[in-house]
Amino acid sequence: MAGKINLENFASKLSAKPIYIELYKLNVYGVGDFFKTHKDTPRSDTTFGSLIVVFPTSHEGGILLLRHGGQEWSFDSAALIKETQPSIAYVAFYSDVEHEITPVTRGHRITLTYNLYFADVADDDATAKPLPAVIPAGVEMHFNEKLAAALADNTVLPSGGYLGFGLSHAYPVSVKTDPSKMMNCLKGNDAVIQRACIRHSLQSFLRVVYTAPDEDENGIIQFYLMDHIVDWFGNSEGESVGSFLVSAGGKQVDVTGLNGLYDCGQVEDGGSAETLDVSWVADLTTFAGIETSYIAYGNDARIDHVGYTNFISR
Ligand SMILES: O=C(O)CCC(=O)C(=O)O
Ligand SMILES: [Fe+2]
Repeated sequence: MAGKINLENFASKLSAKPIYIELYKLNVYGVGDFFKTHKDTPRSDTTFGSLIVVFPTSHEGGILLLRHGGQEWSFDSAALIKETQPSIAYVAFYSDVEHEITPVTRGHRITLTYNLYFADVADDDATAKPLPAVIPAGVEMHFNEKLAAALADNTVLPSGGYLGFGLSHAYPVSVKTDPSKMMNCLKGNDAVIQRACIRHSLQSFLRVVYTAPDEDENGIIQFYLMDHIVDWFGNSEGESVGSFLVSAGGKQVDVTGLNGLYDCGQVEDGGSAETLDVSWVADLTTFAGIETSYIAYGNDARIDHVGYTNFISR
């Protein structure tokens, strides 16, 4: 019996975000071959993941183990292929998912790997639809309800303000990356938040949070919110990190999270920098960037965190 899917019945719309895929390589594993733990290298700002297609050659072992955010999944292509022959197995995952292939114990495991890219990130388009979430629709609905309740409650940010969310995923970043374009490439939970904001007509933006020792060198770390990735080569005058960030448009901000190392309340009043008040809903996360030669921040300890903020006006 044929059934029709009515899109309006789904919280998570099956709206296709244009992507393109690029064949990257062929892997052949014999008995004893494995692939040690790694993350795939993003090829550009628009890379968001990898697709692996496993050929229907009989084998055992060669299990793909995937890890992200403290969780682990296994993908046993050998077992899947055995179930219904002849068949191929395939799996796709985000670029910041760590993975490995356990040793093949019988036969040959042959795979094609593809790079996945967003296709529609036009230079002037910061409003393209976010990627559909790979998370249960129930989670998205729950988040939407909570956000709607917070917005309806006038005791939450009574005179408006900023809500901040630490990102759940890492994204490829270089000094040339424009955070407003990264908005088109949000993944998983990050995209859920973005969709909810669009639904509730909340303005949302990505901001980079930099850390800097304060001017008095008394061990206090200060945080600066920037709308762009800072090019440290611009600091030819040798200014302190804090004043360089302020002169580049940075706003001092307080944060929560970061392993509890830095709690709110460290921002001093009356400083020269304008202080922005952000209510962190999801703690700021350490920006576990994907280290590649493409990424300029790899060895710059100051580019630490990317936060996601939404402005609520009352
Ligand atoms: O062969 C596989 O299943 C995965 C290979 C892989 O992780 C890679 O080529 O980066
Ligand atoms: Fe890989």
